Amino acid sequence: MPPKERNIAMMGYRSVGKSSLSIQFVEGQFVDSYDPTIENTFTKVTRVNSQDYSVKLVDTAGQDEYSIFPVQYSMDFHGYVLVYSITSQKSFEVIKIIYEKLLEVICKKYVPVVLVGNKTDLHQERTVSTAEGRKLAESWRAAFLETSAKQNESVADIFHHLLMLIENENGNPQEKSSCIVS
Ligand SMILES: Nc1nc2c(ncn2[C@@H]2O[C@H](COP(=O)(O)OP(=O)(O)OP(=O)(O)O)[C@@H](O)[C@H]2O)c(=O)[nH]1
Repeated sequence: MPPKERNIAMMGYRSVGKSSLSIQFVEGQFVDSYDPTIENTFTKVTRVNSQDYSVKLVDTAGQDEYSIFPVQYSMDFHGYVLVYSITSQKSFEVIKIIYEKLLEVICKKYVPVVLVGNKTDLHQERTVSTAEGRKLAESWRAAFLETSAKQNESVADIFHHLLMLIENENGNPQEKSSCIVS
């Protein structure tokens, strides 16, 4: 069977580890330096349940509560990885706002999402509990994972979970929406 093509966007507040998770998944390494992203695209073929997927992973620039949702990420994407850091309450608040804006822009009540609490290796600095993260994901009907890009903890699981959620949606990418009110 040929690989199925899947477009996935990584979104979240600045410095939560979107690039580090992408690089860990695609290249299997952790680079301990901080270089703010404008936009990067990665591709990787991965196999889940005997099916190959060609994943196009778009690592977006960090967003904050004031950012307008970048409209280019609202169409032709099959699913989203929404990342916060377990050491940053601010990043947890921002991810809620990003999710609300995403739903608004795509005009749908449901979109395949994995909510990710990254940086679990920094457990002494934790300010967002696992229960809080799980509760938020449940309210979105999203999958939830806590990860460490640094220690390669549960990183591949993010993408495998998301590919499964997309499969349940029959792999329909988000279509261009006509209900944006400007
Ligand atoms: N300890 C620890 N540090 C991490 C982890 N993931 C990322 N970092 C660090 O956090 C900083 C930001 O990581 P990035 O991957 O650049 O974060 P980003 O979300 O892509 O940042 P923007 O491009 O600004 O949006 C870097 O110094 C990383 O090394 C992790 O799991 N554990």
